[in-house]
Amino acid sequence: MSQSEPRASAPSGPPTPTGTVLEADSLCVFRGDRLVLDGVSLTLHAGDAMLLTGPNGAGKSTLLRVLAGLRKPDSGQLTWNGQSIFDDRAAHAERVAYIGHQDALKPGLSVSENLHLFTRPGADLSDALEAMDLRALADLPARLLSAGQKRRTALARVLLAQAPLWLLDEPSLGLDSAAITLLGRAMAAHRARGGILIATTHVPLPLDNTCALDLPGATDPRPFGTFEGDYA
Ligand SMILES: Nc1ncnc2c1ncn2[C@@H]1O[C@H](COP(=O)(O)OP(=O)(O)OP(=O)(O)O)[C@@H](O)[C@H]1O
Repeated sequence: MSQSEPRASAPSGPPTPTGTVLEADSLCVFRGDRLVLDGVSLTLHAGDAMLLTGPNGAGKSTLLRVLAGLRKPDSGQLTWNGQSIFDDRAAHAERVAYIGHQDALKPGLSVSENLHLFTRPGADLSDALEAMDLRALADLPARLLSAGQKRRTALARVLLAQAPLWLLDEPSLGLDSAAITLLGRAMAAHRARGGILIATTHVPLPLDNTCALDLPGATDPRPFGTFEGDYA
């Protein structure tokens, strides 16, 4: 992190309409011959945030990939404002900003060039650099970044996607405490605009008023979790 304190706000994007709703109903997913997700349901409205928790192998990343439209469930429904996301995967891809465990940066391109590839109309690359404290690294090739710096770059890419649905697989992986603060600001700003956020995590994240879905995993005799819309 640089010595100067980055600006408090994250880049703004278009507001998400208040009536927006993401719904999953009884999702089941096999990986190999193992039923990894068994009847997962959730309902999230504009401004909501959900934390996906559970032990290694419980299916958190699998669920995120299904929610991103990258993998079809073996059964169950997944809708955005009442319409199946699989009716128009391209439209769903436009509304999703997804980061997995891998930061998926092009090693030979600079931080700015990597971000430029993902900058959608209306997004400001300079604001995203500022929000993730990347200005000093903007011209550095991605191959020279540390793990935390790569993660910050991947998060800046999320900001630039201008997407109403953020799906973040362990977003704080490798981040120092200052960068986690920046992540918290970015997530709060996204929700304040009506964005929906779902994040997997093994550690506490700087998020208020979240709901949680705990996937117990195969060795746990409890049924898989169902979120019915009550906040803790
Ligand atoms: N390509 C694959 N083929 C078969 N099984 C797979 C495949 N990829 C993952 N799995 C299995 O699916 C299950 C769920 O994996 P997933 O990555 O969704 O778990 P997770 O909850 O995100 O775990 P972690 O906390 O370790 O990130 C695991 O048992 C894993 O072994």
